[in-house]
Amino acid sequence: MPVSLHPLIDGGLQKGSSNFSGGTLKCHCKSNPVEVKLDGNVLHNHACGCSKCWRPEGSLFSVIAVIPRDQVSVTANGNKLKVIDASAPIQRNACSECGVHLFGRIEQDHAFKGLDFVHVELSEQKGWQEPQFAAFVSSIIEQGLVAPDDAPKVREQLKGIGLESYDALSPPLMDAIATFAAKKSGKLQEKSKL
Ligand SMILES: N[C@@H](CCC(=O)N[C@@H](CSCO)C(=O)NCC(=O)O)C(=O)O
Ligand SMILES: [Zn+2]
Ligand SMILES: [Zn+2]
Repeated sequence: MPVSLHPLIDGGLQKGSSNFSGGTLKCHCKSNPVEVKLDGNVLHNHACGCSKCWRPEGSLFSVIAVIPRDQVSVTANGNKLKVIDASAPIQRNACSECGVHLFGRIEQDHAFKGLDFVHVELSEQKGWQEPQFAAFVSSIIEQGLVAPDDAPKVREQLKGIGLESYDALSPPLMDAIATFAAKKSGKLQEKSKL
């Protein structure tokens, strides 16, 4: 019996729309929900199996994307937001009542500084970019969510939906991280050796 990967992808991917202009994320509180407005569509949306990204109850994966931080604004009940782990590269701002993560921000020197991490399922609007790949799939074993022998079935399920599985981020994003590191250390060659 297939497990729930995430409600947004279990029934197949719903393609985003190219002229979508954004929407509002709301936490799960019945009263006084935290609201965050996104002034544009997201980028690099993906399923993430890591231990730190927020996922709905019963899901093996989170669905998480990035958006420039200047397109993110807290529009209601921001007083309920709390940073979960200030020492993590991604500072996840969560609702202190319901636990939902509204946005993750990078303040340290990092390849993705300037981008906020968000979960589009928290919005009622339709048109957000659909997930492009699955990241940190093996982390679901590390967290005891899936037995090692069942991981190949999860990867098959992801493939059936059209998502490639990785145990890090996707190659273009890992290349961006590596490029940033190589520039910082001065090791980046002017010209490729290939
Ligand atoms: N095995 C670890 C890996 C976690 C990890 O490196 N996660 C990435 C991606 S999260 C969104 O895609 C990351 O950048 N984490 C930094 C952070 O969380 O602050 C695990 O599962 O915990
Ligand atoms: Zn809440
Ligand atoms: Zn993650």
